Amino acid sequence: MVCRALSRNNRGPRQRNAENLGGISPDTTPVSAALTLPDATDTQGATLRISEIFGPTIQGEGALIGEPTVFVRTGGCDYRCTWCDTLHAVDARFRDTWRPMTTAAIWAEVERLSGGVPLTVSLSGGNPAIQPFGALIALGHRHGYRFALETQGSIARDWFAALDTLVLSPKPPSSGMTTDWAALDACVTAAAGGPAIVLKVVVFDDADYAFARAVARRLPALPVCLQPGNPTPPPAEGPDPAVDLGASLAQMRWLVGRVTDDRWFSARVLPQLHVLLWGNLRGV
Ligand SMILES: C[S@@+](CC[C@H](N)C(=O)[O-])C[C@H]1O[C@@H](n2cnc3c(N)ncnc32)[C@H](O)[C@@H]1O
Ligand SMILES: Nc1nc2[nH]cc(C(=O)O)c2c(=O)[nH]1
Ligand code: SF4
Ligand SMILES: [Mg+2]
Repeated sequence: MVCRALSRNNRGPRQRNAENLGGISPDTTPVSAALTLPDATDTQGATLRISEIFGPTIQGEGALIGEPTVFVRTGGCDYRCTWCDTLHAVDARFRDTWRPMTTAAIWAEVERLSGGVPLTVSLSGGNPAIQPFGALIALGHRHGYRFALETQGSIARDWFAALDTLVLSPKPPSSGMTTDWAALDACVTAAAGGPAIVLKVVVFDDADYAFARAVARRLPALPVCLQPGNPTPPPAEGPDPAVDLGASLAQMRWLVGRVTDDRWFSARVLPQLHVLLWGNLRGV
């Protein structure tokens, strides 16, 4: 399902698309400087802005669906998707719930939750690419843990190359966001020769579907997962498990029809399994 498609010697310039970090200073090495810095050692003393750490649960989305996983969710995002299901880690109104944590403290919590048994750690957010994760990845690897990162592909980091899986989830028109294709390419380049790179595109409508096809044409070596949009994401204010599952499943049936009608047989259509199991509940 996942592929290690691109070679390390394909490196090029990195770009940032982080003009709006939602009032959050990136407190990390800028990408241009990171080109020359071994992040895993340079960020040992850094703190990361963490919204929540939870698990073990199963990965509910994309290429690693079903895999036991601990989630580390960062606070802050340079995007504001209209349908974001994780606003408590995006909206600056919830900043006071985000804690600065050292790499050592995050690692201690991951070890505690997993009982010291190695598993996949999913770095999500918000946009986890804002935070300096190189040291955590290096530390976890020494203990046999694997790391996946979920990002919209707007900010590239040199530590992407140390990941095991990079999930790039560029945002379709319904999100209200505009994809910076150079930044997305920079993410692929940053990860080249390292992790498996997979695409995960949320689809709500025909325009989103056309966008997903365009992304796949642009990055033909990468496996594509299509994810039906959840039309009833939780409100920003609190964890609300109420979800219109009927609407989500109808969305998925429509998407399966679209893919099969088109004979897009290399794409995989997957639900948000955790939403099917627990609705919009947080921390699962
Ligand atoms: C909350 S985001 C965090 C990581 C990163 N900011 C990103 O968007 O890739 C994790 C995943 O949830 C997806 N997602 C967010 N809201 C959704 C919704 N209402 N329906 C389906 N997927 C959604 C995103 O597209 C992304 O693939
Ligand atoms: N079980 C589960 N799977 C997920 N896959 C992506 C998630 C996310 O919010 O990034 C997520 C999440 O929050 N829970
Ligand atoms: S990029 Fe991800 S976390 Fe940020 S607003 Fe969009 S879905 Fe939410
Ligand atoms: Mg989620």
